[in-house]
Amino acid sequence: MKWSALLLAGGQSSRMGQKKHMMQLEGRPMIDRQIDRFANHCEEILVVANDGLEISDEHVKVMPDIERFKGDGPLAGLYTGLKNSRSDAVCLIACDMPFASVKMASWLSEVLDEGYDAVIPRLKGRSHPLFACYHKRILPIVEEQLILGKRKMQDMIDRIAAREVQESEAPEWDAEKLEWILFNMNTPEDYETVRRKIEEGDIL
Ligand SMILES: Nc1nc2c(ncn2[C@@H]2O[C@H](COP(=O)(O)OP(=O)(O)OP(=O)(O)O)[C@@H](O)[C@H]2O)c(=O)[nH]1
Repeated sequence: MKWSALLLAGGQSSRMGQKKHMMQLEGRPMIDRQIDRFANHCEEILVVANDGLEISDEHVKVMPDIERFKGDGPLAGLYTGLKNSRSDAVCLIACDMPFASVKMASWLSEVLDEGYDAVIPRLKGRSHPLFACYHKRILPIVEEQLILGKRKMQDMIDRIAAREVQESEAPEWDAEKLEWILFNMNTPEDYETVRRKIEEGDIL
């Protein structure tokens, strides 16, 4: 199934103390690095950010959360992206997941093609809805949840035909690699961990 990459770059970054998507990794802002990783591997790239971010690349669409749900968390970003996507499926990618893998996104989209509303990786008993594929048909449910003030991703996921993929199903990644792929950066310590890992050589 054709899919769009939907990069989430809203939020407060309060634990980091600075905008995560603008922090430098490999000599450029994280958001640019994410765009480079996914460019040419998907239908289009959508970035949902609320800080006036501008990206001068005609293949990248940057937009703020839809006004009505502005700042309502990742679910608002998913809503905005799904509404603006030209594909039937999006792969949601939090901008603070520096090792989010294109290959894994493609694999998730293939599983989605089996007829699910969403495909969400699960590792060591924890779901990772911020690196997961979603079908556009869930839009009315996402909207309803936001209207009800139910901002938790999991509450929305409980209402759709979501398929959780277990680590044992992942075709080419062992648990250690998956941990890196699903690693998200929240604090300055996490940032240092990521920088060290990149210096050692990309894991993927
Ligand atoms: N579009 C959009 N993205 C969001 C919003 N809130 C969080 N995100 C994104 O969702 C991902 C996970 O965010 P969190 O780490 O939970 O929240 P955060 O605001 O970035 O950081 P904290 O303030 O430290 O919790 C990140 O990629 C954020 O950029 C929002 O209201 N709108």
